[in-house]
Amino acid sequence: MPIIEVENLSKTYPVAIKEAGLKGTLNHFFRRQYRYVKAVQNVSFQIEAGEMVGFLGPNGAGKTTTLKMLAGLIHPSGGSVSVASYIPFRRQPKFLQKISLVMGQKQQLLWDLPAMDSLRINAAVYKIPDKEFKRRLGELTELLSLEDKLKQPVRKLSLGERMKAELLAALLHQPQVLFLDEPTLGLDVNAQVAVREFLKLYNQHYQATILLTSHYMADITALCDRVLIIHQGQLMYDGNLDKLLEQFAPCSEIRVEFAQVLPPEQLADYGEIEAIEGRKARFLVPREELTKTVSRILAQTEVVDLSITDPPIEETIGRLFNAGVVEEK
Ligand SMILES: Nc1ncnc2c1ncn2[C@@H]1O[C@H](COP(=O)(O)OP(=O)(O)OP(=O)(O)O)[C@@H](O)[C@H]1O
Repeated sequence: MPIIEVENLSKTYPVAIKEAGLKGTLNHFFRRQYRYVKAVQNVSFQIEAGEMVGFLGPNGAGKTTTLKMLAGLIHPSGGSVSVASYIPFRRQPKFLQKISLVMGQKQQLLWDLPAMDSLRINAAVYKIPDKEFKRRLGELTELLSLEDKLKQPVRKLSLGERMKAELLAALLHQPQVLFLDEPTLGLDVNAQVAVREFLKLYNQHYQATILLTSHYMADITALCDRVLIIHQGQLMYDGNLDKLLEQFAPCSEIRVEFAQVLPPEQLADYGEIEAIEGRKARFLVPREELTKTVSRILAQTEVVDLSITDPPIEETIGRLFNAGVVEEK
């Protein structure tokens, strides 16, 4: 049975319209008018226990709103949602024991106090016995390489250390389901890798279910086989990331540095030319012809250097948005 079940989930936010000036202010008080933002529209998906799923979409697509509904922070306008067999917006204590929501741009640790103090508060809130608290703390501190960092005020930690301490605080009660909204936001490359590695270990170690949003595609490719893609509140894709790339990135790019300048007519024979700069050229070649084309180039020309790259995933996803609704269930 899936641990997360979402069916026709929708959220519409009413936004009060306020015009400028005194008349606008008076109208705002006495005849308030609203416009309605359809942030999430009829979204349905299921996630099995232990899965790690990427949740992608451009700014304002509805990712955070969906996560907030899954975590029970906001009430859906329509549809149904169940997480670990609980209805999230009822916020039952047993449900709260099973989940955690971490938002990269918000923090729960108290700024002027050492993280350890906030961790003790969390332990009390979640009624974790002292011995168990120490055991979990030791385990997570080691996994996150946070030794020596928990006793200094949070404001003195680097951004990466703070994010790791936030994760520790969010995981102390050993949630089965983790909702992560941009957990690597603003971190440098090393810290991003550290957080990613930790999430992978945590998922394997505790069989936790993780739904993760990130604008860094490297997070998604490193962690998630499956992605959900949302655009303008609607689910456009639910399936394997590799299949998505095959479908929407049918070409790979070959970059070649030849020993001498070759005529464009000869180069055009190898693929769609993207650019020619002296002895260097870039071509787009359909994936299924890649091996054949590379062999031909190597057999027919003298090559100094050759490399093959896939187009950036962001570009591929942009193509998906232009193509319209695609589903792979
Ligand atoms: N409290 C709110 N009141 C009114 N509108 C809101 C509210 N929260 C979000 N919205 C609107 O709902 C839509 C979806 O927002 P949401 O924050 O869920 O998107 P997102 O995919 O998380 O975006 P981002 O990647 O920028 O964080 C946006 O149009 C946003 O302006």
